[in-house]
Amino acid sequence: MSSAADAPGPVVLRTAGLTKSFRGLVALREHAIELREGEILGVIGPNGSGKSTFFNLITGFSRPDSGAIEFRGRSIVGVGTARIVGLGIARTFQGSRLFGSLSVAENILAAAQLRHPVGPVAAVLRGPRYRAHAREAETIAARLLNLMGLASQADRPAVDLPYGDQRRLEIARALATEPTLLLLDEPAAGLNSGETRALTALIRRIRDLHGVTVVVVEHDMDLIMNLCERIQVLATGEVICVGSPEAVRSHPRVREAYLGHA
Ligand SMILES: Nc1ncnc2c1ncn2[C@@H]1O[C@H](COP(=O)(O)OP(=O)(O)OP(=O)(O)O)[C@@H](O)[C@H]1O
Repeated sequence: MSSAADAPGPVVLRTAGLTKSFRGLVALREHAIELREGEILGVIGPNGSGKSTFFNLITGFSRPDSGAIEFRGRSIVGVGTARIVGLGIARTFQGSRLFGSLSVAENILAAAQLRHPVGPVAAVLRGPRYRAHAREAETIAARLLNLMGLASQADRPAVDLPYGDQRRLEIARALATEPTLLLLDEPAAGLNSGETRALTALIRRIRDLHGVTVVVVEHDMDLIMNLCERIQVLATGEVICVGSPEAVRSHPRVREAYLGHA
């Protein structure tokens, strides 16, 4: 799949004037972005600049004070987290959200089952639709185990995996809901430089194979600069610039935000 820069596809996500405060402190102010299908956008900024707030607003974990969020042309302001997953937005979190005692395969299966939530009656009756959805979830899980290089670990409890594999499992769980927009919150945190390079290649491969649009929040500049076609920089809740890695690297306000001088 070509990058957004080569051939602009349809707009997947659009925010405008998106603002959120916590007890008088503006965590995100007038945020705006337009993301096209298949694009990989990096969001960077010093601690407390509003990156997680941005993810929380898009995924329905918190509600904006004002502004618009549109996913594939429809407003998702006020839509709950489960419904947002169903619409095709998935995220990973800064800290681990794995089910440690479940196996690697079961972790992915549990996420795949979120695509068709099952009520208590259907779970007991196990009718044809239930069985079809269960088979579908197993197919998705098998495919993701291979894609993410976790097939040989499928039966191990997630808690026993090396840290780098756990991070990949988090991404596999997000992908199991078959999103069209994937939000990754610090996927390289705690990885060494070799693991970070491998993860960079893997995220690009996921985009190329599945055509997903990716937003990655990350402090690791190697990953951001090598992976992202565009980067948006936040500082104290405001967008200070958006552009190519080269443009962002040399932008005076970015240098100021990070280094304290232009
Ligand atoms: N639920 C909350 N209640 C109160 N204040 C909050 C809440 N969430 C975020 N904030 C504040 O909003 C600001 C932006 O926080 P946010 O977590 O979005 O930053 P961040 O860029 O993700 O930081 P980091 O890189 O450290 O994860 C910070 O000042 C933070 O303390």
